[in-house]
Amino acid sequence: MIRFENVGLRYGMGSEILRDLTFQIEPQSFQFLTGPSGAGKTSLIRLLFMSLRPTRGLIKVFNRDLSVIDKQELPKLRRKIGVVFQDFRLLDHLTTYENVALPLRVVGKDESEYRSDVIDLLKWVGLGDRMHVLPPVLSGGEKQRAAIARALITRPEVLLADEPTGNVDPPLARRLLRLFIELNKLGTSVVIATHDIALLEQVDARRMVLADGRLSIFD
Ligand SMILES: Nc1ncnc2c1ncn2[C@@H]1O[C@H](COP(=O)(O)OP(=O)(O)OP(=O)(O)O)[C@@H](O)[C@H]1O
Repeated sequence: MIRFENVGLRYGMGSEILRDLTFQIEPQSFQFLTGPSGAGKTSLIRLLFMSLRPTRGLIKVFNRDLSVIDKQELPKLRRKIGVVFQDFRLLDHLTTYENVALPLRVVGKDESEYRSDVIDLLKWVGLGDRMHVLPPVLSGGEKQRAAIARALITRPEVLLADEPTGNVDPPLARRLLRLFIELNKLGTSVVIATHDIALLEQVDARRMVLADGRLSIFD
């Protein structure tokens, strides 16, 4: 569903930080993306989310070649992808509930259609009692869970998560990992960028390892 062929990325005039990346994210697959700090995990997540363009190479997302795609079409394609950024990107003037409901609101859904789904998901991620507060008063871990809930509420075909357990304690990290596994069983492809060795050891999943700009894949 996402295909990279000989993709390279450089920022400005610098040297390439990603080189000759060739891989596919298959439907219903589960993979970790790992590698040392600065190896380019976040950059690769941004390429997968189409918020960054490669310097060279081919990227096909849901069978569409990104180099020829009209800019106006990107939001529609992105709606099939849920993303959890490292910096959460919650809107501070909306409550936790409203942040999670936002992707449904922007596509014109009526609150009566989604209210109970949003509440259930918030409870699942342990934010049942934080629904009506604004993000600035949430802890780092709570913000992270709100960002995860927002990424999941649309039941995306692909979930991209950048260090989704970076701000939570180990029991909650295991719970979130179970949530990702459940989601994967329901059909979503999952890509989790992480340094967290303990997390990696809990699932026998494909590992995509970035080092020195190159990607090695261990199935
Ligand atoms: N917008 C940017 N402009 C210039 N250089 C950038 C930009 N974003 C990232 N870089 C550089 O690209 C390299 C890869 O960064 P990236 O954030 O993708 O790595 P990472 O593996 O996610 O790191 P970490 O695990 O520390 O979050 C780094 O050397 C970084 O300084």
